[in-house]
Amino acid sequence: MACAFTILTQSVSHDIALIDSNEQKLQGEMMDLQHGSVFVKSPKIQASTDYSVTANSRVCIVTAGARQKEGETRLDLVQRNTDIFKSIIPQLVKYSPNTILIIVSNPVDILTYVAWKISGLPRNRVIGSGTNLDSARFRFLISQKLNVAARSCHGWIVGEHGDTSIPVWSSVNVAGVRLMDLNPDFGKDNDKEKWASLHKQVVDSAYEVIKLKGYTSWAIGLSVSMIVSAITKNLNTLHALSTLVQGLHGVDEEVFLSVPCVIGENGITSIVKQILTKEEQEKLQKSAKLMHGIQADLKF
Ligand SMILES: NC(=O)C1=CN([C@@H]2O[C@H](COP(=O)(O)OP(=O)(O)OC[C@H]3O[C@@H](n4cnc5c(N)ncnc54)[C@H](O)[C@@H]3O)[C@@H](O)[C@H]2O)C=CC1
Ligand SMILES: CC(=O)C(=O)O
Repeated sequence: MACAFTILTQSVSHDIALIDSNEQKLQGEMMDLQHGSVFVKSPKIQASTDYSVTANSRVCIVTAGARQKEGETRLDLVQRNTDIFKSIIPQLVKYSPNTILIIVSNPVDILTYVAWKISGLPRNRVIGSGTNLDSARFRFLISQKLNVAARSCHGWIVGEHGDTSIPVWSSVNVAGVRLMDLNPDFGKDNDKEKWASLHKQVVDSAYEVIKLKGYTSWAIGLSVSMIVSAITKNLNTLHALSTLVQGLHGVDEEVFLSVPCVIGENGITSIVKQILTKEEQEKLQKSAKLMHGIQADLKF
């Protein structure tokens, strides 16, 4: 609902269709959104448990499924949500064969792989929301430390959306000034300025918000709306998105992880190969092995 609300209020699309297996909740959410129609530009808001309502969608956003309870990791959800994807993905593709799928449900990297396999769509049209959110959280935390707006603080988190995500310390800059050039210990354990704790806070973010309010919503809604806008407006902007990374940075496995991707009307059209340190590459390869091991046990 946070994705839908943001997409409507930011005028990214005025035509949305909601699907859920819980018919009562779905009707309630649809009516609540429709009642706000005079405050947004001529929206068309439909909802149904029947997937025909989604026919010819340019983008399908998948957020269905179980969410973490306090103390659960994203990876704990994998088989439950894979089972749900087995019924959802074929229906979406049946009614919108030219669509671009954006996967948000967790664990997002593995479920993007599952959606890619089940859908039969080309890799450029199956995209995980990935670490676009982690990177946004990182930039917010940098902004708090420097007292500079988050949009003017640049930095990338790549890899798994989750516990093994990787901050690319060399990419952190303000106005092109790399913080690493000012502080040789930047991001390291012995750093007196303790920048590494920001990455720990990013990893802990979802756990903390879930502990406080039960789920996370607004930031992922904003993140997804930006991704959709890049597609519908053919922006060719760069975002940290989950995509097939086999062959990149020494990753051998057929897995999805986040790297900087150029995204427009055809989905992901290219990947920017960052200059990663040996240690960062090894962390990415380790995440890939973790994803691959879990995928091997999945039934779908
Ligand atoms: N990638 C990311 O950054 C984020 C991912 N998430 C993930 O998104 C997922 C949803 O989270 P919430 O919206 O908080 O959960 P929620 O419980 O509010 O919503 C999930 C919805 O999925 C529906 N659903 C379940 N099975 C279905 C099926 N077979 N067909 C259609 N609908 C079905 C449920 O009825 C429910 O309305 C979780 O896996 C969560 O971990 C949430 C926030 C951020
Ligand atoms: C729930 C989740 O994946 C997040 O907010 O990061």
